[in-house]
Amino acid sequence: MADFLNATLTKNHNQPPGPLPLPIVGNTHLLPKNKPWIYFEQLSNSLNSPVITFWIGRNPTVWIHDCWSATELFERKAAVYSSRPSMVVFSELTRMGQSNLVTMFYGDRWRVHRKVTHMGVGLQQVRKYRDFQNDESRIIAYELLRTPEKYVAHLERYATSVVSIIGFGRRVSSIDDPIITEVIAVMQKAADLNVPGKSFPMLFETLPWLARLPPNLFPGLFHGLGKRRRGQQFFHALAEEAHQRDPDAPCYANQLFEEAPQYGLQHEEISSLAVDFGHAWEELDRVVGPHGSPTWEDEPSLPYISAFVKKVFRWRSVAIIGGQPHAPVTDDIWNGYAIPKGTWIQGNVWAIHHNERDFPDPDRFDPERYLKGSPKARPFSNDRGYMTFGWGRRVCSGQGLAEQGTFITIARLLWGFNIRKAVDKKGKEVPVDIFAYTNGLNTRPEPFPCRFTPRSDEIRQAIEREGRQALEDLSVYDFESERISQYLKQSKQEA
Ligand code: HEM
Repeated sequence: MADFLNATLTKNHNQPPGPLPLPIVGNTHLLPKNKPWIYFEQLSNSLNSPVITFWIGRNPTVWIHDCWSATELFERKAAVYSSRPSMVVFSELTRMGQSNLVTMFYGDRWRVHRKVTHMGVGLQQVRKYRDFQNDESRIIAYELLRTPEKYVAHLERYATSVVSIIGFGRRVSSIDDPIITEVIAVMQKAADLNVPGKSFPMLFETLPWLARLPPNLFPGLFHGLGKRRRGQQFFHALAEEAHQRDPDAPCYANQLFEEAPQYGLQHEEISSLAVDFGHAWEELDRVVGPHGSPTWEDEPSLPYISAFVKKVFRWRSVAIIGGQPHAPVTDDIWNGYAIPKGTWIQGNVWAIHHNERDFPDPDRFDPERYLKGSPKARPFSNDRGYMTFGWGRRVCSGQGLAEQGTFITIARLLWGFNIRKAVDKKGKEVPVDIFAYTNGLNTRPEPFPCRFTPRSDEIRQAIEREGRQALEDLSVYDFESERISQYLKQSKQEA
């Protein structure tokens, strides 16, 4: 009780507004079972404050709901707001802590890891990956001709394969490769673990002492956490295998083994969906034509497609609460509010991108808002017009890779296909629920059927020709991995 009074009467009295916390549980009891970002958005609206405080147990957490406050805190005051808070579940229990860039506190160690990461996926570096990224994207279109109903699997294979080529020089060629489901399951588990909630395991965040109890008191609970750790060991083993196979191959694993020691790193550390395609097609047909798919060189002449891609990033962001929380390295005063050192501060990207003032009618998919000079455009606090990849010094290291890949893939699929809702046996269109997204920290749409049909015979031929050529070009990255086989065998035995 003394602790509660101390926290509420001293620390809380000039913090951003929020519901009155109870002893021990704070406000945790108010959290909904799913998608707390929607609840926080409503709370922010009802308190009429874009920045609010919500107590998770005895810890006040701060939630930001508009781009302007996010830019002021995370970008303009980046020297203060670039650390991570202590996180029981995602950092301590997963043992990622200070060995993983994502959860590392701000400081010299983080700087070294960030520098080393940028050797692999920095903005300049990723331009070198465009050839194989383009080829992998061509394979998506090629496969969609044959098995359009498996469109999700084709996109997952693409993403896994691009990262695997960068990291280990080995591509993932089949949608049935179990490594895809493995990687995605581990990521999904990690994403689930990190959603603030009042049930296990997030209850550890409210009552951190529970995490000190013997793990066998919570049967099954730590399974996913252990997997995360095992995932790290697995990636390290893959890197070693790539290095042993060909120490001169131009993959990131080799670059790390060569250059990381000079930074003092050890080997272990190295490890109502009415979308109007008419405008897009008009632009693609005029600029690109039917005989070959779009390239990055076409980008400056495709302003509508660029606006479309921005809209995708804005409309439904993957990292719905901006990934991991930031934390200030010192006590700070902002707009008269006290924000103590180490406070957990999270950008509610869902709410930022749905702020009615900045994006009127926010669930409408309207790329025109991103066209220069459009009367529909509204000011935003950064040039990109979205905050999908986070902020300031902690901004996503893979942003360049993700943005260029998303552009080329969207441009190609829009150019190549008529994408429509599926039809049922009676020929009626199957409705798509634009709010049916998963609950994890990285949200994705719940599976829904849809139709992909090539827009013309000429286009279909171009997709086939480019697909065959891409397969040939990418064959240099095709090889069996002993480490992957071992890993999958072990996973099967444990299942
Ligand atoms: C659409 C794809 C992606 C999205 C939406 C995304 C989003 C994010 C977000 C929101 C953050 C937290 C930023 C912050 O704290 O302010 C982050 C961090 C990070 N991302 Fe991504 N990311 C994506 C893809 C990637 C890829 C492909 C890579 C690597 C190849 C990557 C590597 C990282 C790393 C290393 C961090 C931690 C940076 C740090 O804490 O200093 N991401 N990402």
